[in-house]
Amino acid sequence: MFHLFRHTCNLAIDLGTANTLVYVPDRGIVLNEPSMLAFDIRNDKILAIGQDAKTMEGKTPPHIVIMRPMKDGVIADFKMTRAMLQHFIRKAAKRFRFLSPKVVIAVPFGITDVEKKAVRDSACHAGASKVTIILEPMAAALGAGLPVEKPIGSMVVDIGGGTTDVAVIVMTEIISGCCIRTAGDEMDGAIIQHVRQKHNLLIGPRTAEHIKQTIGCAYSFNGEQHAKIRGRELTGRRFLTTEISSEEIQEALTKTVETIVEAVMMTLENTPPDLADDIIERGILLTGGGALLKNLDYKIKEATGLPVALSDDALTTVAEGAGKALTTPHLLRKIAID
Ligand SMILES: Nc1ncnc2c1ncn2[C@@H]1O[C@H](COP(=O)(O)OP(=O)(O)OP(=O)(O)O)[C@@H](O)[C@H]1O
Repeated sequence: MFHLFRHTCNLAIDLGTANTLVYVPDRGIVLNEPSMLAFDIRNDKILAIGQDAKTMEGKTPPHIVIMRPMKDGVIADFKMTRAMLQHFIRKAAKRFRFLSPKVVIAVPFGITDVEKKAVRDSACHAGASKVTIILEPMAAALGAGLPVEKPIGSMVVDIGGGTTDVAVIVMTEIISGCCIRTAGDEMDGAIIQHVRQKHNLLIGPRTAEHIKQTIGCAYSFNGEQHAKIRGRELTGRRFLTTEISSEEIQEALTKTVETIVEAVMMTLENTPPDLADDIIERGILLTGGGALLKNLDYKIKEATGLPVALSDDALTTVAEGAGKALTTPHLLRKIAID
């Protein structure tokens, strides 16, 4: 009777630089793991992928390297990206005993043709019978329920780990937009830099990300918050604990926030007037994990003078949208990229 449970089913994947999510129709998101690998350079071997690799971050001996193969929104390491994608596809497919799934993959807006081919080949190698590639901002718009097929302009700002994609969409086309390599990772880098310079302390990306998510903000309304941080003295050998304030973090993140705001402003400037009119009326939708930085929506609202809304579940909107595309063939045909 085993064969009764084996059937061809399809998967939608949000291949993000920070997190990879896999969506299965009728089941929802079945896998959500960091886009990370642990690699042993002594014997050229992958030791762990996804969450298992993340738990090792910052805690490995020198010969084990924790890698983000899609750092900065581009495929920095083709071989590792392929291994990671194959692992996630096989993990999701095995869980549900799928045979040769059809796969829809959402990739960053700025992806090159060579990278697209690498993504396609990797998925085929992992057993996919057909691979369709769509762009993350289009998937985000779909996931958030924006009227992408209608002659109504919608604006999406997807702030991930490596990239921020800004797009104005109408009738399933991206009319104007840009992709910048400024997003959550850069915020973490700015925090590391700040703690180094102002507190003479060395902290890792894990600590920086934690600070960003707990007391980080783009604008402060209601008083300062504080957090304790531990790190190694830059000029010395001691491990110290110190306190850091939300105001300091806000200051450290100013440049990153301004760059994101500038990308939004630039896209608005390049948007045809009639579509701009729709956006003035309907506002801007923020999505992606980076959009969860406190009061970033306020900063964008302040700069543009437009209504700004944060999507309901910013970290899963792209995967949900890719899933919607997977289950709506006529729509998928329109938004698929070569
Ligand atoms: N509460 C939070 N506050 C601030 N940042 C957050 C929060 N939660 C998650 N993030 C950040 O969101 C980023 C990951 O977002 P997401 O998973 O949408 O990216 P991704 O899709 O993998 O990346 P990309 O779109 O660049 O391919 C990380 O930088 C993470 O630190």
